[in-house]
Amino acid sequence: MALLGECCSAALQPAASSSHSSHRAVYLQVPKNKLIDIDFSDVKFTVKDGRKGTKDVLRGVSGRYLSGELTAIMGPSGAGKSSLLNVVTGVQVSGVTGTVGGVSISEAGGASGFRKESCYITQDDMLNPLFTVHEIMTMAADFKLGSSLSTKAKQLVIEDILETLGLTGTRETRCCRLSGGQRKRVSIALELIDNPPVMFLDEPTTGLDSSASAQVVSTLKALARGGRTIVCTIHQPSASVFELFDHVHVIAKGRTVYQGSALSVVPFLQEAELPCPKYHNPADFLMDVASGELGDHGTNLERLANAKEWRGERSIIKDPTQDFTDKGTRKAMVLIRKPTELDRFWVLLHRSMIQLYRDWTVTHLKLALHFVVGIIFGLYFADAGWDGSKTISNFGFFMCTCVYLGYTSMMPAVLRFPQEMNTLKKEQYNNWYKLRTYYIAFIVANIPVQMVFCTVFTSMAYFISSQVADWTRFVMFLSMCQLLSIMSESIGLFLGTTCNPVNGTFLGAIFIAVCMLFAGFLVFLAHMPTYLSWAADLNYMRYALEGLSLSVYGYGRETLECPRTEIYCHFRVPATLLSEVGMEDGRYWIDVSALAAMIVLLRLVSFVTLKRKVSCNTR
Ligand SMILES: Nc1ncnc2c1ncn2[C@@H]1O[C@H](COP(=O)(O)OP(=O)(O)OP(=O)(O)O)[C@@H](O)[C@H]1O
Repeated sequence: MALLGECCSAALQPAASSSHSSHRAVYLQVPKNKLIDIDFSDVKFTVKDGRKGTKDVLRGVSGRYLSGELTAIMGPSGAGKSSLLNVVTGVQVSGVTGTVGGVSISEAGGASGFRKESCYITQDDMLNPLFTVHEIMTMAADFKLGSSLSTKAKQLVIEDILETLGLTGTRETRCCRLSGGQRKRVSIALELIDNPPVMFLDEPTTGLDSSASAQVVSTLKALARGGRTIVCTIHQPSASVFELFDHVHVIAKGRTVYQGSALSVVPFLQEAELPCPKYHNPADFLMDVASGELGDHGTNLERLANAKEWRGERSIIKDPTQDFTDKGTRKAMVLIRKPTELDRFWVLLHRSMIQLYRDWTVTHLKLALHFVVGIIFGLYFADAGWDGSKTISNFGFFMCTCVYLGYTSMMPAVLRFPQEMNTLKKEQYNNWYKLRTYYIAFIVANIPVQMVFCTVFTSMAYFISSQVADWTRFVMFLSMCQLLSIMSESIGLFLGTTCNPVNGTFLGAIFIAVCMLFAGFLVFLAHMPTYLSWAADLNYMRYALEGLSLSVYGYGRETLECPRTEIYCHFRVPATLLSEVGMEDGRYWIDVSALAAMIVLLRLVSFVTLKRKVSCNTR
């Protein structure tokens, strides 16, 4: 159970006001027992560089970030800012030594005490473009607050956060239409829902103009005044933005060259005998010094930064109960019972369904294409279903169906997880849900859609090519197509979780070509060399082709019609085909079982590889 905070009427209460915003200044407060200071010392981070060499990215950095303060990690490009943030958040563990929160990083495996109480907002705003601001906020509230608050209370929390961050006007705007500054603020708003006491942000002002940057930073400062420990990396801020920071930690070449208040920078530089020129932005001058443009002062600055305390007075955190007591308002505490994974499953399922419905390239276009291609297949193999003289062509129809469904199911699946990887990593770090919940919801949402696509194509192709009009045989044929399609998708998902998208699509294409070779069409099973028969036994397309052939020609199918013009109709008796291609001993249920077993196995393996990929940066 987590404590959301003091609340009044809805769940929030007024606090500090922001000079940069005209909207009603209401900020979430962090309860006093949840205030967290972050201490770390002698943090070193070494990476492999080249074949045998190593590179020291962080060389014994120490620091203290206090609750109620907005801290900036600054430094020239490549200084190690993001690396420091990743180490402190616990995202980067391998190659790291030192202590965070008094605990050795290598012993604790990066799991510092505040890990579960913190959120990490990465540089790319991973907002789903298909949802409105209000929709993603509602989903985040469902993920984080579950049923511990009523829907109405959750809506009030959302409205208050949106108002606090100046986003009320964008409530119904889809995320793809938000401006850069609005996107940053929505990313912050999403994480504010469960009122985390620690917030890390990687370059929240990148890509913003000076006024949008000032707006974002002043919002962060106001949130910090609610008791949060807010730490962000930042590139060359303007003088007015720089002054908003309570604490500044400057890194150069992996070492601390300044740590203290923004206002102490000028005296610090004075003491280092590097006086900041009049009318010069101290932040710019500090960066010039740190990047070595004015000579190598790194060691001197490091010594001076550690020799004296440059930190300003600790910011006073307002007592959240005070305003209410003053106004005689009744105070209430909201205890947040974390939602169960089942609750989160329903939210994820709902999100996936809406996503599938709204992304017309995924659903509408595919549906139309399957419909049209199904008709083309049907017309191309017209009469092949009943005409005994076209039985081999009909066997070709089965093979083409396998290849078509194989490609169209596998290729989009290769890209599926890589496309969502960054969002997935962010939501995993911020404890929105467990990966297995996401994976199950993905499967449950996706398989029916895959089945609908397959049904549309198969129905068109089956009936237009005049296949046998027997419902049992049609259902057998359709089921085999469904299994083939789901199996192909499983292979695509596996490739997407093991290689990059370019290699994945390349390997997928080659894989289907090889499967086609051993499916029993180009070389019939009866003609295949025995030492290569194992390749056919492992080949899912072989089972699919056999299953399709058996559903149409097996199980005592009656003799086919042949046109009078045909003097000799070799495949008039359907069993002849099955016997010549080596499928006379085939059993439909064995093919179904083989495909089903392969699907289950691959889905399990894909989960393991997905898990590895999601956590690959964190160990
Ligand atoms: N996992 C890693 N493997 C190899 N090199 C790394 C790794 N992580 C960081 N580095 C190197 O460490 C240095 C510091 O990287 P970092 O991203 O922390 O810098 P930064 O200060 O955030 O830079 P920027 O402002 O340009 O984003 C860079 O030279 C980078 O190439």
